[in-house]
Parts: sequence; structure tokens; C-alpha cells
Amino acid sequence: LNKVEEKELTPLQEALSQLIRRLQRKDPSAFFSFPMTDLIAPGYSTIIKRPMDFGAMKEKVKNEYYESPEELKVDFRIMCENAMIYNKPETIYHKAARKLLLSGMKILRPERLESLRQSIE
Ligand SMILES: CC(=O)c1cc(-c2ccccc2)c2ncccn12
Repeated sequence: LNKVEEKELTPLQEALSQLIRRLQRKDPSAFFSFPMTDLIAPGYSTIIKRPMDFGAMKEKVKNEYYESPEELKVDFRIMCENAMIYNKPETIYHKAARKLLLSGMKILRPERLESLRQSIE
């Protein structure tokens, strides 16, 4: 008998985890895997009011915070926009964020989220 209860993922959690996996493949340098600290990004916590990263998104899926894929899309957009606010346009982080946002918006396009929501209703 395993000590830690194996919690079944709900269909929504399954779908959101798959979306995050697809989105993370568009961040091969793993720039967006973990939260920014003021140590690696001086002044980050004063400039960025709503920090977000893929780790936080996965935690929110695990804790059943998201009630729809659209809520995940909002956090994804915030994550990319934060990087485009904090990092100057000529930096690799700003460019990576812009590229990630574009490819992410294709993965998260409305029609796909619509059919996903119908499939788990
Ligand atoms: C996303 C972002 O703003 C970012 C990621 C990183 C980062 C760098 C190395 C490894 C992981 C993330 C970073 N470093 C300095 C300033 C900003 N950043």
C-alpha cells in the first residue's frame, strides 16, 4: 500500500498539464521554468507586480486553481509580458519572451481551447 495517496488527475488537470508540456517545449533554454529572483534579475520584484513562471502554473494545476484553459492562457501571457517589460528589447530574454508568446498563442488559440473545454465538459 503506497503511503502517499496517488491522487487521480481530473480531465481538466490532464488537459492543462498537456498544454503546459507543449508550451514548455517552446522554451528550450528553460528561461521560464522557475520564478525570477532579485538576485538574478535586480529590481525584479519592484518592477513586476504579477510574477509568473511554468513552475507556478503547474502548481496551480495541481492545486486545481484553474477552472478553465482560458485562465491558464492569462497566466501564460502575463509570464511572457513580464519578461518583455523587465528585459530590454535587445536582450535574449525579451526576444525569447516575444517568440514564446507568439508560438504559445497558436497552441492556446481560441478554437482549440473551445474544443478542449467541450471535450471535458
Ligand atoms: C524570463 C526572464 O526574465 C529571465 C530568465 C532568466 C534566466 C537565466 C538563466 C537561467 C534561467 C533563467 C533571466 N536572467 C536574467 C534576467 C531575466 N531572466
